[in-house]
Amino acid sequence: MIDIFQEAQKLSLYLAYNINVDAIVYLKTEHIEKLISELGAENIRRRMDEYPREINEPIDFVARLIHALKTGKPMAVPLVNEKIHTWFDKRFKYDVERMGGQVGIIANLLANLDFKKVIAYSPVLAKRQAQMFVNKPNLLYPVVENGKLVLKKPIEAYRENDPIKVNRIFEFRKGMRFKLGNEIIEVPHSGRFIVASRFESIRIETKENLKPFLPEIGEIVDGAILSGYQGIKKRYSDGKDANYYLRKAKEDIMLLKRKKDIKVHVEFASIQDRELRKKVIYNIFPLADSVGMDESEIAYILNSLGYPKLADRIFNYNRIEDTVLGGKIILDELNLEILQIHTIYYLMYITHKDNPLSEDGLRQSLEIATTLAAARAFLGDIKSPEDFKVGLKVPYNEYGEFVKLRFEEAKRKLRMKEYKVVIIPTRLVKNPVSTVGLGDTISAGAFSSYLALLRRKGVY
Ligand SMILES: Nc1ncnc2c1ncn2[C@@H]1O[C@H](COP(=O)(O)OP(=O)(O)O)[C@@H](O)[C@H]1O
Ligand SMILES: O=P(O)(O)OC[C@H]1O[C@](O)(CO)[C@@H](O)[C@@H]1O
Ligand SMILES: [Mg+2]
Repeated sequence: MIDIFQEAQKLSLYLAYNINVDAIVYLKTEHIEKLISELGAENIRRRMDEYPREINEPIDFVARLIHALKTGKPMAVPLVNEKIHTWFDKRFKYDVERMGGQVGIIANLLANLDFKKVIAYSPVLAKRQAQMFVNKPNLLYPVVENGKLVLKKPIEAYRENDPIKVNRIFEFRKGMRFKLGNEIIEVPHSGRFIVASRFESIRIETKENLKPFLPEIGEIVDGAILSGYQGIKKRYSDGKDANYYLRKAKEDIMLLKRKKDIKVHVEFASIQDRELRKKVIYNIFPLADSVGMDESEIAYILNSLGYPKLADRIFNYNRIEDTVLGGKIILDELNLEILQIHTIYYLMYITHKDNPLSEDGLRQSLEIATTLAAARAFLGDIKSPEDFKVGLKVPYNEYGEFVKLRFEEAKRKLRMKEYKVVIIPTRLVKNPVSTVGLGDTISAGAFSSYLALLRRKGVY
């Protein structure tokens, strides 16, 4: 496995579009009890039933937070009312502020792992944000100077007046107990709840001056990881809308692939609005080679594709058989080369039978992914390739054998002839420093090692 990891390190990757500051709160029972007594258990329960899909007022936040705590699922909900920023800041002291966003997290990870070159792009780059990127020669931000593409360290490329986006992250831990009225809630898994800020001023796009250079960037790199589409809004005050930005996003992928047919991984993230979610799936997935997502996200996607019962089963029970079935549907309907699903207890790849990698190769790629996530969960951050070894010391979760058994059962029940499906149990850290970004870490490790293995086979 180490050899595949070393081959992955030789790769160069392009990343776009989202960076932000993650302001993290380590939730304590007292926080929750205070919120419940302030807003009233009955009111909260009622709002939980309504299942608000954006945060307009404090009770929307509390309702969705408690839903996440009750299910132990990773969730993200957009904050659309800028007036309640102060409500949050009065109630919570942020324990840590760190680099967030798929681009920010993956860029720092791959740069610290000594990948050959990481080109990280976001349409905004403020000074404070630039300072959060690791300062290493292999991590570069693309700018255009005198009509030419120049790759600079983020700290040499920031723009004074660019906005900063701060997301609030609520880290919760397995075993926390509290009362909502008469109901006793015990948190079943550790995870994070994201209050994602959505500002008009930050658009998910490649700025016009850089756009003509995307084919050149595609030529320099070996692959691209794209994410941030979840930040697109339905409508903007200047008349632009989601269709406009999705058309632009499609152009970007085609431009990146123009000179060299690089593989593109899309890291999916929660999109609460059903219409927007559907648009992102139907516009972007067919242009991607690989897509990554967590168990809440696969359920949301299947809902959009018209499989609500299967979606509910996956969300509520996380059964392997259902995830395989759902994964096959997504792979086929959106015509992907490979789909990667990360859940608390297992990681899964689904490809078509003709994928050039063997099942063993695919499994090794997932092993690299979970090892990196375990290292990050244990250390808080991955600072050098040496940290990979820390992940290797983390044992597989207690359901490891059960996962394998259920997978064998699923294989007997489901039609598998046209597919390659592999699954591994996760290496799960009992008391993670934080969990936000572990999925991004898994996807970066999985996709880069997948590319390295294709290269080894001589097919990429
Ligand atoms: N304590 C832990 N130790 C190791 N891996 C973990 C731990 N907690 C979660 N993970 C992994 O991280 C994944 C989280 O992915 P995801 O929800 O996409 O997070 P994010 O979007 O914040 O990166 C889980 O599916 C699981 O595989
Ligand atoms: O949807 P947004 O606002 O770009 O935020 C993405 C969020 O997902 C993460 O990248 C984790 O996957 C966080 O660091 C970040 O807050
Ligand atoms: Mg994720």
